[in-house]
Amino acid sequence: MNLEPFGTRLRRAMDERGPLCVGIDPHASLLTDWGLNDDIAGLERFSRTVVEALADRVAVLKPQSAFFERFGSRGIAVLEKSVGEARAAGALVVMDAKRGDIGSTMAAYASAFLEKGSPLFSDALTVSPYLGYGSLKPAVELARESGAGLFVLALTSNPEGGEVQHAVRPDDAARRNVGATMLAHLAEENAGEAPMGSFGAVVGATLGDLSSYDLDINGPLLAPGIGAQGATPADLPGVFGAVVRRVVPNVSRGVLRHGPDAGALRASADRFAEDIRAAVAAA
Ligand SMILES: O=C(O)c1cc(=O)[nH]c(=O)n1[C@@H]1O[C@H](COP(=O)(O)O)[C@@H](O)[C@H]1O
Repeated sequence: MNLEPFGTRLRRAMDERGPLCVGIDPHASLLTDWGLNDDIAGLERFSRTVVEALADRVAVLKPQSAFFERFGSRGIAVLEKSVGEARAAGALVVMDAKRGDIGSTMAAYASAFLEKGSPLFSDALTVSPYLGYGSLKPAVELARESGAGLFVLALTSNPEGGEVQHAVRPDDAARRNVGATMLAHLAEENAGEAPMGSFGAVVGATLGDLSSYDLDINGPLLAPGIGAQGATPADLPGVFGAVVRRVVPNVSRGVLRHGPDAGALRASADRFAEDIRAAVAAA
């Protein structure tokens, strides 16, 4: 059966469950804090605990591939299982692998994560456009075909991002910076889609006033940075203004630090979800 477009599925999940995305980021330090070994059994237990605690209540789970890749093929097997279990329990899965390469290689990354039937098939994938937005074309095309989505790094949450993303090309007549150019590409990709398109931008919740950018891409905005990186749900309206209802705020360590108790993980996610709901409602 063909999947509905990711933008449609995500909008529904956000409306039904609230927009919170919780990251599955099994940092070595978190494994230790949870009383687990920094090994494959610890990774498996950590990931299963998060999925079992949260996949039936949050709109999105976002496994961070790096923490699984660290363990080689057995780590990837745990990732594969977690993606399947999270999706089966009703969460959308955004694979945070931040892939980006020349177009012909990008096609292989797209096939790994966005081709229906692939072992790591995910509802969406984070991608880096810094080999040029056009290099992502094979991923855009396959995502459309599969009912999947992309989140393209536009304005990232880390302080170093500006060096690339704020650069202005001398030959760009509009004098837009690189981040704004990525947003413009995404707006084109999503044009005419309802209730919203499947091609999202990553825009950090840590970035303060972004009113000089046109964030209205008719697609979702994945907003990491809440919790451990210092942003709060109350910051969202100030950062995102009129498009705050299309924001998918991500919290990883801010929730995960409450484990391993499933009830405590759920309570933390519920608190973030409620604070986000209140902030968005008041906007
Ligand atoms: O694409 C991402 O998810 C991402 C983009 C970005 O600009 N900043 C950012 O922190 N992330 C990811 O979001 C998660 C944030 O984790 P916490 O800081 O623990 O909430 C990590 O998995 C990061 O890799």
